[in-house]
Amino acid sequence: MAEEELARERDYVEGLYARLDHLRSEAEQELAAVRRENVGGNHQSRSERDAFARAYEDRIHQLREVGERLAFGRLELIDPDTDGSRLRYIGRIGLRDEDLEPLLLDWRAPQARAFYQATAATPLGARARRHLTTRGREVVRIEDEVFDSTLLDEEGTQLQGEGALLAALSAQRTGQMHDIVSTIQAEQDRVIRSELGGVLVVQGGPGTGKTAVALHRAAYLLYTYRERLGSSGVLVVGPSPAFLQYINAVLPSLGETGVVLSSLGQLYPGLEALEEDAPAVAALKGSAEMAALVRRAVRSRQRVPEEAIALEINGEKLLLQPAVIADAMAKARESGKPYNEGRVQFVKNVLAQLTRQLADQLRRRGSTVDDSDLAYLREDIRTAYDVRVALNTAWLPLTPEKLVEDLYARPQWLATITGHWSKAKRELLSRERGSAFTVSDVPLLDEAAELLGEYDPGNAAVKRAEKAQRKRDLENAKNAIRNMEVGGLVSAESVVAGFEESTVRLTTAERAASDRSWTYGHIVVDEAQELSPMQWRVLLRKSPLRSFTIVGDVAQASSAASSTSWSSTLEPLIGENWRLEELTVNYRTPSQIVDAAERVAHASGLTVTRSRSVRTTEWPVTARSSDSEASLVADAADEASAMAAAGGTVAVIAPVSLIPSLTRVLTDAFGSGVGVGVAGLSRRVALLEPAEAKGLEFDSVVVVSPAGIVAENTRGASALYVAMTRPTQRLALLLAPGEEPPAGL
Ligand SMILES: Nc1ncnc2c1ncn2[C@@H]1O[C@H](COP(=O)(O)OP(=O)(O)OP(=O)(O)O)[C@@H](O)[C@H]1O
Repeated sequence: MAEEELARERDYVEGLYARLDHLRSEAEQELAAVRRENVGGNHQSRSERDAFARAYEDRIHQLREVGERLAFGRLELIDPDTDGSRLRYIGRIGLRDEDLEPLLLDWRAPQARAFYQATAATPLGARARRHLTTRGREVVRIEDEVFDSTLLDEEGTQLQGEGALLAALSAQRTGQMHDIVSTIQAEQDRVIRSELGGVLVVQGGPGTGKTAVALHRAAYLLYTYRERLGSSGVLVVGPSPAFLQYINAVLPSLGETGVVLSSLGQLYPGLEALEEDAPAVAALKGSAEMAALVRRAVRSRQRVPEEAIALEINGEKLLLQPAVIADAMAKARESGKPYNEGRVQFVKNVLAQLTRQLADQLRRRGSTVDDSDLAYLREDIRTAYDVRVALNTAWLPLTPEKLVEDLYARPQWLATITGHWSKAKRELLSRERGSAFTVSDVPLLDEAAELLGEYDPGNAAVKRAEKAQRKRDLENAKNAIRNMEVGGLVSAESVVAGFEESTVRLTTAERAASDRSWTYGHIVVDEAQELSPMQWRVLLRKSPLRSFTIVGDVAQASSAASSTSWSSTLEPLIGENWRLEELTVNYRTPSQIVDAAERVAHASGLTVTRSRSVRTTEWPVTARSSDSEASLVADAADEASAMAAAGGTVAVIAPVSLIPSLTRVLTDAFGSGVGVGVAGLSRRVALLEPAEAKGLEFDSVVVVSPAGIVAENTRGASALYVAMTRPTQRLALLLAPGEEPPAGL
């Protein structure tokens, strides 16, 4: 019977692949036909043809990419009319036969929901669920669950497709995260399919799939709200470049390439900040009071002189009175425009006043000055050296970089705008001119850019006009698509990309990533507990509609600027307008390691979100001491070698102070097989500081000197908790000479 069923599924899946191959060759032929068409017609029809060609290319690419695991599930649905059964297959993409009957449902389609969420208690119209495990194109295993209420499990919770899930969880890691479409669990699916609007916070302990869920949610939202999000884009923010490298294959493997991935250091276009400030400096720069400081800094760059300024214009002498400047400033500010754009108005106001003054002066001396002369006078005044100096002294055009750099490098000016700040506090900001901007400078630059506006206000107008034109083009393209009845094959964005004359055709994602003022349709924030109030302000500006998925674990917060509770973080920013979902099952870490990590966390007073681990492995958590400082690093290398020999990826997580000596010893042992920091993700052995390990996972982990990690980090207990919860199989602790094992172990 089981063999017959297996054979039946093999046939079905073979049929699906045949259909996939057929569709691909059909798309290839269409593409060839479009390319063959004579290049004629007007610019727009040529562009449309280009856009279709690109759409076919994308479709071919998508059909080729599907490759493995095209189909992974089957639902047996109760037919309400006959009480018989209907079968629905679930896969990575949707496929229909020639008569447009569904052969395979996209995992994100509404009808696929029961595959992930049905239980014996709430079968959602399903009689049974089947998981298909495939190798290449062949089904090698099937696993059935029947929704029979007499078989309800006692806790009311159960794992779906346990065999397939455990196989996925025990597989060796590669340094890159994979998609989990075939084994998404019910509590995760609820989060993934939660509605688009509003702020959704997903809290869960380490390994509960927060990152996986956040990325699948991005793919789900793009599928379900394709039209809305296609033109505004989705932004995924992660803590570091290493983390982005770890997750960057997931969305493309789900067929989604239109998402902007950004680390916190990359949120200001044109800057790739990698350096971190010292914890106290980062905490100050991240605090909400910096927003007010930047505002005061900008304001203080508008200065009314105390005395009248003597000007010489083509030999004529004029006095520029402080009151004229003050009045021109007040009128310019009334417009509410950003600083640099307001300056244009200010200059106009002053020039108008000086022109009147000069004309009166000339008339008093008997010259006739009529209206046609005024324009010449104004031009003389505008280009006069004295006038330019006076205008710049009163209101200098500023870039965000110059403003922020001045804050750090001009202590006397800083003192004038920081009021009650102590000298020690001001000194935290002090830095030499020309130093590289850090990750915590990014929100200050963005804040400054928001207040300053475009440095070249003429450019701002051009950009606004371009944006308006693009919006009109998108509307036209949508209408064209509707008229031509090719919806689903080609997107309005790709048609619009075809309209553009420029040789560089940017996708929505590329456009969004290079435009600081871009507002996204949805923002996903991972490891969100790490964000400072200033970083939140940047993200809120990028989503005026407040459509967010925020995932994280407050117990893993590591920096002084990060949050310890969601309500204290979010309430000052968005009030109570957010909803919370919790994930409770740990899919990464075996139970003996979870228990050890939670005991150590509790013993140090850290409140952690308890999670239930789905598996155990045979390796106990070990802790051994080294005899001397020198042998500590050598022992770490031995431990890493033993783990690497057992197969899979290995991470050595150590206090920052030990990284140089460990680098030497590990390089001797593994040569190019070891990588420090981000580089380690693609090697057999990665050597990481605790902060770099955030969000990552490895088959085996060696934690060197837990006490050193606690001592060196601002939130030491959290840093150790993060380090101990990275492994999927084995954990070893190495203690420095004289170091006690962590309390609670
Ligand atoms: N339903 C699932 N099926 C298969 N694998 C899963 C599932 N859920 C999570 N995983 C796997 O569990 C591991 C941990 O997931 P993830 O990194 O998303 O957890 P996290 O909650 O973000 O952890 P942390 O807080 O430590 O960053 C990953 O390897 C992920 O692929």
